[in-house]
Amino acid sequence: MSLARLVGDFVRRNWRAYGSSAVMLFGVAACTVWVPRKVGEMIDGLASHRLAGSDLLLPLAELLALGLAIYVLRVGWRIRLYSASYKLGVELRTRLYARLAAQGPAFYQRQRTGDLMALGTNDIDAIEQAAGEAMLAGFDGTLTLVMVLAIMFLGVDWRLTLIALLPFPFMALAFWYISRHIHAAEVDSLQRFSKLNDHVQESLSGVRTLRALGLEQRSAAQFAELTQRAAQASLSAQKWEAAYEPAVGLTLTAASALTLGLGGYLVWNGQLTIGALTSFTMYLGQLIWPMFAAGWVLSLIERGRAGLARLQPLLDTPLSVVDEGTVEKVGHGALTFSNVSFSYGQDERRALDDVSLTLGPGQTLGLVGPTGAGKSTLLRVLLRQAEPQHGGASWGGHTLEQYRLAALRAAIAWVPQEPFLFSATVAENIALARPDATRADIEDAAKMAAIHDDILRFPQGYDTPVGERGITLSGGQRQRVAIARALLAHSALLLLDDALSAVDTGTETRILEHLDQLRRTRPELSAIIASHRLSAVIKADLIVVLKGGHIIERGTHDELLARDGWYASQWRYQQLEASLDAI
Ligand SMILES: Nc1ncnc2c1ncn2[C@@H]1O[C@H](COP(=O)(O)OP(=O)(O)OP(=O)(O)O)[C@@H](O)[C@H]1O
Repeated sequence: MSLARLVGDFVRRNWRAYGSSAVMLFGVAACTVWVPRKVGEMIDGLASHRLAGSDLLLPLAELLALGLAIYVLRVGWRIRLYSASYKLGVELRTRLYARLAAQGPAFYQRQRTGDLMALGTNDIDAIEQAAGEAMLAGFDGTLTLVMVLAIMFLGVDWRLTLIALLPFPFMALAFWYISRHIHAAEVDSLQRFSKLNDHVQESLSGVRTLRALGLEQRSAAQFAELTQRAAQASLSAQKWEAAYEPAVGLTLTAASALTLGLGGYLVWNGQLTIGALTSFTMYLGQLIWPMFAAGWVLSLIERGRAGLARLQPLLDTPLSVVDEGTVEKVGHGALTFSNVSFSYGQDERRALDDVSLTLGPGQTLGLVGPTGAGKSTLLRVLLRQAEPQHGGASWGGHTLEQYRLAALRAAIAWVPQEPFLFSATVAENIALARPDATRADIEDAAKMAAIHDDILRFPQGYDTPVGERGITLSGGQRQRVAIARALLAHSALLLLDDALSAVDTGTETRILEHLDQLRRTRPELSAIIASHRLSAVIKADLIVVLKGGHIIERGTHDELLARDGWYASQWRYQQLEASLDAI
């Protein structure tokens, strides 16, 4: 969509605000062009001694009233228009956020976070300004230009007007030349600021790694270089704008010189009064604003166009997962993967290759296998973060696609290996999926996840802020807070994706025992535990060994030990490692 269509559509939907602004602006322009006329009349009155003493009071009061009216109308229409145009920014940001929230991992693999942040701020600001300030200045400037020229031509002297307009074609030429460069400079400037944003975002996220590797100075030098380039790009756009402004001054000086030349001659000949010449030069001065506005509007529009050109592809990127299901609740029943194959990119090898398995309601599945085997990918298929190219999955009598996405995801409590804690208290983080949970519910979940005692030792207990602006939790503590969060969610299926990798074996055993107890009180609760540590899955009803995206072994712990394959040798290795650790 072009900027003109986007803004046009917005103006149509907000026609009241734009319409009333236009009416007020018309009033401003009418009052503005009246002022020089009044001044001219007063000067002629004074020169001819018609106006003297108290006779001056009325025209002076009229002049002041005009000035006051211009002021009030100007403030009014600006506020009205700004309060409409900011809505476009809100609309675009909401659309962008909804789009981003609906995208899957494949999309985020291609997009850089800093760039997305720049799009949501700088680029949308630029579009909003094109619909606000640019409209404001453009409309105001055009109306003033038309009215001033009309009154100069028809109301003062047409010969003077034609002479005064002589330098303007050169001005138009300069405007056309400069406009060609501003667009490129604005695109460049937005892109460079986006790169700068990206660098800041990534450096701050990885600040500890940079510090540990002693790379702070290198990162600071990169930052300085990117800032320099961004500033240069922005300077380049400003240089083109700056080249325009003196051209306005030059044009008006030339126009004034020509006007005074011819005007002086006409006054001397008695064909023009001195008051009319004064008001004409005042009108000429009133053309400064429309001409400056033209340059300003141009740069705002070019910036808006550049912002939209960057934003549009993002809004148009098809969703990797389509939410068209209608079933509102996941029913009780088996979970089945049938011949599921998935690869992340078209040319990439399959992360899952013809995977089929069934998990009965209330059962636990153990997913094991070497690193990169496809365990997390299988869980992503279940969460519908990844859509298989072949085969599919069903649960509780429906395919996954038949469920509304939110309903499916609400039925699953997922704990990733590196869970995210929001900038909130521990209690709020645990109660994320159930904000109405009582403190007792939260503590029960924390006890089951074996994190309760740790939390009591935090400075403010459950009210201790964590996340980016709070205390730093260890990897194992973060994982256990996330497990507590998942348990409190009361979902039908618990997905632990290597979620115990950072806790010691003793704590892991305690958590697994608590889960066993929980399943005795909630027999319908199913679980999938993906783990490198086989001790986490020995009690599972079914253990599946994935390797290179294929299922290479399946069975219970005892059955797999009896087969003497990958699982059995891995088990022996891990047992040996555990006994060496114990020595
Ligand atoms: N977003 C992604 N884009 C491209 N390839 C990916 C992506 N995520 C995973 N892969 C690749 O898919 C394959 C399976 O990865 P997956 O994360 O499912 O393995 P895993 O068994 O969970 O590994 P780990 O035990 O190390 O967590 C790997 O080769 C991995 O490099």
